[in-house]
Amino acid sequence: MLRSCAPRLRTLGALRGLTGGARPAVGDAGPALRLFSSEKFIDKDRSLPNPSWSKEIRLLFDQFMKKCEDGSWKRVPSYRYISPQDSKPTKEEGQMSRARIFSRSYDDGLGFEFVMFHNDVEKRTVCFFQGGPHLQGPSGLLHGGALATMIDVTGGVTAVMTGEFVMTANLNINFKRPIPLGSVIVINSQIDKVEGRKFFVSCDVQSVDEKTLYSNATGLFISLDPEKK
Ligand SMILES: CCCCCCCCCC(=O)SCCNC(=O)CCNC(=O)[C@H](O)C(C)(C)COP(=O)(O)OP(=O)(O)OC[C@H]1O[C@@H](n2cnc3c(N)ncnc32)[C@H](O)[C@@H]1OP(=O)(O)O
Repeated sequence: MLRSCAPRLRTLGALRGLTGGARPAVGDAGPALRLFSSEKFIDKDRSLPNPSWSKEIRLLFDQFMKKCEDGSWKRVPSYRYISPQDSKPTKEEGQMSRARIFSRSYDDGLGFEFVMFHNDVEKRTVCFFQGGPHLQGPSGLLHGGALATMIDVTGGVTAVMTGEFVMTANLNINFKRPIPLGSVIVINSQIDKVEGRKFFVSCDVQSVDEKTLYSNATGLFISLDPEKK
């Protein structure tokens, strides 16, 4: 039951690319590993707990994994690298051969630690995010660009999970309260409206206890015109 989302994910080059090549079953909490066809290296699903995760984010992860059991929620896998078959047809050389997905580019605990869960019926995504020390902006606080990245990715996933390959056309973010570096925050994203190829998404960013609204945002994601793809 938890695997019901996997076929759709496999059809989405976009999701594979932006998550780095989703192959495993969604909702499977096992240590999913991915061996690239070139067999040069193994990529692992980075939305699973690692030793840098605080108790707080682990607890949230466990709570939502339970919600996945009846199929209403699905964990969204996430990778560091785009798999070779989803990469550009040109041969990548030099620096570009080491390209990483930005939101998964840091080593464990230093940058973006997050896991997302998606609810298909409600067309919404919840992201639990713990920003590491390399995401500092003002002293002791999370950089606004790091938060913008997470809002972009969470909103993008919400749109992509409808089955379309989207790109971000517009993001509008209100930064309302500073976020302590290393704290766990909750990003809720939902689709407000779909007009043709346009997906209008809204997000709010809160503390785990929901007492602090750190930020809210709206985004426009556009699925690629088949003629222009
Ligand atoms: C993990 C799984 C994946 C999810 C994570 C994703 C997170 C990361 C996402 C990214 O980082 S994507 C990279 C950053 N974004 C870009 O680089 C996008 C650059 N822009 C483009 O490539 C094109 O502008 C775009 C594909 C977004 C739209 O080009 P199109 O040629 O398909 O759009 P077109 O000009 O035909 O306009 C289609 C409609 O959208 C409207 N539109 C386009 N851009 C707009 C805009 N910026 N603001 C408001 N409306 C806009 C446009 O007016 C029109 O409205 P109508 O249909 O009502 O006439």
